[in-house]
Amino acid sequence: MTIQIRHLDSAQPDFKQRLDTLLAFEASTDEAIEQSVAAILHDVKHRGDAAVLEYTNKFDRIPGGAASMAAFDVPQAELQAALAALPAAQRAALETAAERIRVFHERQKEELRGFTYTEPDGTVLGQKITPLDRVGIYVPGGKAAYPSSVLMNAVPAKVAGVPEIIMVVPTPDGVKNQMVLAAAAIAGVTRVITIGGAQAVGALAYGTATIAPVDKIVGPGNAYVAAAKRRVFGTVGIDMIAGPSEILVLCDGSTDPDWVAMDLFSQAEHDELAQAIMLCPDADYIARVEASIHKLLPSMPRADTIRTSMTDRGALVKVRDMQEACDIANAIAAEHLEISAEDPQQWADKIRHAGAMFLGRFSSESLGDYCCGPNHVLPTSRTARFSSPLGVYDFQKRSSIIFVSEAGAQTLGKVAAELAYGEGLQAHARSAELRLRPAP
Ligand SMILES: NC(=O)c1ccc[n+]([C@@H]2O[C@H](COP(=O)([O-])OP(=O)(O)OC[C@H]3O[C@@H](n4cnc5c(N)ncnc54)[C@H](O)[C@@H]3O)[C@@H](O)[C@H]2O)c1
Ligand SMILES: N[C@H](CO)Cc1c[nH]c[nH+]1
Ligand SMILES: [Zn+2]
Repeated sequence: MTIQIRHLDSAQPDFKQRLDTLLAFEASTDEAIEQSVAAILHDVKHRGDAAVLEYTNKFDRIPGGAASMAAFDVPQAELQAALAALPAAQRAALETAAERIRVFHERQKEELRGFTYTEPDGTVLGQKITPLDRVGIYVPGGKAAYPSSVLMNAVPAKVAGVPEIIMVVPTPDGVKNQMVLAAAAIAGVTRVITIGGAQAVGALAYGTATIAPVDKIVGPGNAYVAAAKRRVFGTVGIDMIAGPSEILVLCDGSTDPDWVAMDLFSQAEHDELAQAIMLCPDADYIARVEASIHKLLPSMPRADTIRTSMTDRGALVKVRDMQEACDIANAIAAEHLEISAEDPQQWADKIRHAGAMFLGRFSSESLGDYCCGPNHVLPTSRTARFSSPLGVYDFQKRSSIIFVSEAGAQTLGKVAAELAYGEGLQAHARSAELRLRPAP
C-alpha cells in the first residue's frame, strides 16, 4: 500500500483552514491520551512504586513481569561493560558526537556567566548562576532506541555542573539497548532506571520509595510523555514540550528530489504522529518529490510508520513564492526547518520561529539529530514560538545578588518608602525608613 500524500495550495480559498486542521492533533486521540496520562500520574502519585511497576510491566511488555523496582536499576558496572563491549566504530561515533555536543554547549556556558556591578555609593548588584541539584532526563525508547538523546540530554547537564543526573528510558520487551547504556557511561549519568512513559515522568516528579523526586525533567518523548511533562510542571520544572518529531522543508525546486523525500522520511519514521511537510513554489518539482516518495518508500524498513505519518499528518504544499513559504513557515513554527535553496541565508533572515534551522542542501536535518553539536531536543507543536532548544540554560537558574551600602540605603530607602506607602504596605515602608539616618 502506498502513501496517500496530501496536496495543499496556498491559492486555495480554504488554505488557512486546511493548514490549521493539519497542524492540530486529531482531537479524539489527543483527548484519549490526556485522560490516560492523567490517570497514570494520579496512580503513581498515590501508589508510588507499585503503580510504576505495574504500568512498566504492561506498557513495556516486560517478560514474566518484573517483581520489584530493583529490576529496573542499571548498575554503573553494566553501563561501563556496555561501553567496553561496543564495536569500535559505534564507540568512536558516540565519542565524536559527545565531544561536538560538549564543545557547542560550552559556548552557551560562556554566554551565561553571572555578573555584578558596583554603583558609586558602594551598592553592589548582580546575578549568580547556580546549576540545578538533581535533574531527570527522559530518553525515549518505545519505537526506536535513542543513544543520541542520552548525549543531547546529559552533556549540557554536565556542562552546566548538575551533580545528579537520573536517566529514565523504557526497554520494550525488557531488551536493553547497549548503545544507550554506553552513551550513558560516556556522558557520566548518575543513575539509569529502565522505566518510561507517563509513569516514569510521574515517578521523577512526585518521587517514590525508590526514586527521589528531581527538580526538573527534560527530554523528548512521544505524545504520552509530552502530556505528562505538561501536567507535572509546577511540581517540577520542565524544559519544553518536545513531542513527536516534525520537519518542514522549504525548497526552491533545485535540490535532488530524492534528497528531499528522504529528509521528509527521516522524521516521519520516528512516529505515526510525526509530521513532515514540504513548501515549494514549483508545481513540477512537487510532482518529482512525490514520485521520489513513492519510489523510495518500499525500500524503507520503517515504511509502515512513514506511510501512516505522511498520510495522516504530512503534506506537499504549493506556495506562490519563497517569501510566502517563509511566512507560512513562521506560522507553522516547526521543530526542524530545512531551507533547501540557493542562497539559503536570504530566506533564513526572514524566519523567526523554528526550533532549529538547517541552511542549504547539504545540511540535512539528520546530521543535526546526531552530531553537528546543537541540541536535537527541540520544541514541537508550534511551541517554537516561545520555546528554545534544550541547552545549558535549562540546567541552571539565576539568583539576584543585592548588597546595599549604608549610603545606598539613604537614597533607595526614601524611594522604597514612598512606593510602599502608595501600596498601603506600612511594614515595608517602615523597614526601609528604619535604615535612614536621622536628618541633622
Ligand atoms: N522533539 C524532540 O526533540 C524529539 C527528539 C527525539 C525523539 N522525539 C520523539 O520522541 C518520540 C519517541 O517515542 P517512542 O514511542 O519511541 O518512545 P517514548 O519513550 O517516548 O514512549 C514509550 C512509552 O510510551 C508509553 N505508551 C505507549 N503507548 C501507550 C499507551 N497506549 N498508553 C499509555 N502509555 C503508552 C509507554 O509507557 C512506553 O514506555 C517520538 O515521537 C519521536 O518523534 C522527539
Ligand atoms: N529527530 C529527533 C528530534 O525530533 C532526534 C533524533 C534522534 N535520533 C534520530 N533523531
Ligand atoms: Zn530524527
